[in-house]
Amino acid sequence: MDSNFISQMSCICVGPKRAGKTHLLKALENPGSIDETTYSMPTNGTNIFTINLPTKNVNTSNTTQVTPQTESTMEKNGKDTTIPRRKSQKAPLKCIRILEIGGAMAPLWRQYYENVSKIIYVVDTSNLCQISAAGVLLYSILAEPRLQRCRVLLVLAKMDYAYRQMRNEALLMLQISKLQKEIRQELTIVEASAVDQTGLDAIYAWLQIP
Ligand SMILES: Nc1nc2c(ncn2[C@@H]2O[C@H](COP(=O)(O)OP(=O)(O)OP(=O)(O)O)[C@@H](O)[C@H]2O)c(=O)[nH]1
Repeated sequence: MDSNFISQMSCICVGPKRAGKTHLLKALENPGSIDETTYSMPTNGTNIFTINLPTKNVNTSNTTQVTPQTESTMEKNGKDTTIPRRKSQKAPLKCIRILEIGGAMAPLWRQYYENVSKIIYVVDTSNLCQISAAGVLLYSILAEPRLQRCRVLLVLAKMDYAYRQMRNEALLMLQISKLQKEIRQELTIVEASAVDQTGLDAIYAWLQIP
């Protein structure tokens, strides 16, 4: 096993159909690759994403700066936006592989729960019809005995949309306070957008937690 890989597929990404999983993981894999015109085909199966995690720079003022560690990223205008490694960065590049399981596969998600330590659950905050059902689906995942020791990241996705639900409204519709009283897992909530890259740093930081 490559020692630079934090884990081999112990992290899965699930969520309802068209919630924004593929878009989000593509954005994490290759920041800047997603904009308003990008389209992702529905995943009728699984996708594997290899995400390079940022290296942490701890400066003398005791603050932690997270720098996206990308391969050479070419913007549409052809300009190279690679962020150069700073000389002070000595930590080796860490990667994590994430298994995305399509929303259409929901009845089969449980087949992938073995040896999972982290779950990313993506909810579309712009889809009023789906959001309450997404809460019920999340509860059914977290009740799964094999997932009791998992860390869970709830991603409130598509936050760039003007007509999205705001964080508190979305959490209310998902019944998160009720859910948190009943579950054992540690739940982290992040607002994100694959398009304007909101929340990506917070997700990188969560992925780095052992
Ligand atoms: N504006 C905006 N649109 C998004 C964002 N994420 C996803 N979308 C749109 O939503 C569509 C569906 O996103 P996907 O990432 O394919 O959704 P998914 O959860 O992988 O869907 P399944 O494959 O059905 O499980 C995309 O084609 C985009 O049009 C986002 O952050 N902002």
